[in-house]
Amino acid sequence: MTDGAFASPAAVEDPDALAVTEQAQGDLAESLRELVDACVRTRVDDGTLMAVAQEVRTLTQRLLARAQSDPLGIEATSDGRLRDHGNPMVGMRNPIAPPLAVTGDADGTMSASLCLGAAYEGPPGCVHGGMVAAVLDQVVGSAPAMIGRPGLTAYLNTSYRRPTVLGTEHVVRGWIEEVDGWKVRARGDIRDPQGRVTAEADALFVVPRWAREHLGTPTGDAAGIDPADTATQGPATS
Ligand SMILES: CCCCCCCC(=O)SCCNC(=O)CCNC(=O)[C@H](O)C(C)(C)COP(=O)(O)OP(=O)(O)OC[C@H]1O[C@@H](n2cnc3c(N)ncnc32)[C@H](O)[C@@H]1OP(=O)(O)O
Repeated sequence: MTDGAFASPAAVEDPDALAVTEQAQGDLAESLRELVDACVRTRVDDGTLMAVAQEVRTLTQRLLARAQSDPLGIEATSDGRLRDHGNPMVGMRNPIAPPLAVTGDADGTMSASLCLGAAYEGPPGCVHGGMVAAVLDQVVGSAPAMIGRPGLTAYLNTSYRRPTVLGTEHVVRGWIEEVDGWKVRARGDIRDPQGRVTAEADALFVVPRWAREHLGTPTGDAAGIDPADTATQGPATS
């Protein structure tokens, strides 16, 4: 099982110290997820709401005492992989990320479990449709990444078959349908505990022209591609 993250081209300087920092970053994000959930569901009195809002602003200032102005992008992590910790679906540092833990099977099928709370409500008791599409985008998109073709979503056609219920464990899957050079068509679905499809997606991921020359030699998990398998071989950069 792997999450398909590419290996970092440069060695991580002090992985042990970085692991401690990551633990603290992850813990902060997790505590904020709990705060967001509490913010949505609380029924405390107005005075308490105002007092807590003031306390939260104070905490925000503490964090901004030292902060970068740019978004996070992709960073090397303590395990020597490249990860996007700010990603709103999988980002360990992002409190609005569920976060999804996407893993790949030997056959290339990517999967993640999904159980969302009140902060993601669309129709009463159900996950917002935009969130459903975003989850599918991420999990289905990780299948091309797994074979060294981390493309951007050119299209994502989502069909909503039945409500995706809040507070219920679902399974999200993504797999490749067809590889055409730098274009990968992939599909995926979300299933409820009874195995019923709640939503499914058909998507195209395209490695942008500007990125192709950097992906000529995939590293990390992507290096597991069989060079003889022409279906997963990118064409010459054009
Ligand atoms: C682990 C990682 C998981 C990641 C999952 C999440 C991914 C995301 O959410 S990405 C964010 C959302 N997507 C975007 O912002 C993408 C915006 N669009 C773009 O950047 C570009 O249009 C992009 C990259 C799709 C293609 O641009 P570019 O690299 O210049 O190539 P371009 O020449 O236009 O197209 C390349 C090929 O794709 C085809 N193509 C492009 N768009 C489409 C489309 N919408 N439908 C069908 N085919 C398309 C073209 O026809 C062309 O085909 P061919 O090579 O056979 O002639």
